[in-house]
Amino acid sequence: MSVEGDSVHQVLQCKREEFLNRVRGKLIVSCQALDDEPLYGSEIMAKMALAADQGGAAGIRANGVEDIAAIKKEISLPIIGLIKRNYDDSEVYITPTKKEIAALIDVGVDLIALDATKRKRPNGEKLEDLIEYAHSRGQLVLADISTVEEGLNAQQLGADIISTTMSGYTEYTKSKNQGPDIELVRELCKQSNYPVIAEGRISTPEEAVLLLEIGAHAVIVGSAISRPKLITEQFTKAIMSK
Ligand SMILES: CC(=O)N[C@H](C=O)[C@@H](O)[C@H](O)[C@H](O)COP(=O)(O)O
Repeated sequence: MSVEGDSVHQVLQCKREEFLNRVRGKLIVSCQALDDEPLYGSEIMAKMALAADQGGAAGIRANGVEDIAAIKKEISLPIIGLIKRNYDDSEVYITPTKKEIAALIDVGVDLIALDATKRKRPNGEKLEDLIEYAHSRGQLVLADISTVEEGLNAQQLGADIISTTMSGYTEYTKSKNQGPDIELVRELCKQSNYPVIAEGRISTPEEAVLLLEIGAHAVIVGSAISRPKLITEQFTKAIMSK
């Protein structure tokens, strides 16, 4: 490694340690609303992040440069940033290409979340190249995976942290769409020496505690906190089926 490469590596290591220390054993809240959701809008997401901050969250996961910029004005928690974008030639939609990575670097986030599943990416881009690109610009990468194999692969390719975000959302894990994927978290913690974040369909405080107890470094909760329409539906469905 060149002297320059060496110092980028050291900076990344420091940033990674700092992030991991801030969120260890804690809750990160995903504050996201897409343009077809009632709470869509960066001002609203900034207030959502403020509420999460006041409630004791240790970090925020957010989508899109407008939301991220607004959230950064409101609070100073570490931010995991992503950009959801659909391309015609791929099913990958979480920070799919270099273009979205560059936009996230420009707005400034602590960690870039990107799809690290084995699915083909848009424009034939490769996961390893995207990780390398982010690193070369001093940026950490959170690998959103759906299986143990993908987690280990992302680790090998140099991703900094792994999150179980995509379990239940890839064709080959679709059957696992009820509640958090506890087995995936358990296996990844056992097989990798990497920090694993538990994410996806965590809907109670008890589930969050359990996932931390089995080894997750932190938990990310989205819908159960920041999507009141879905939360309302759960109540109304339960009441209607009585
Ligand atoms: C699969 C996918 O696109 N997940 C997205 C990732 O950024 C978000 O829509 C989720 O809300 C987030 O992962 C948190 O999960 P949950 O909302 O289940 O607590």
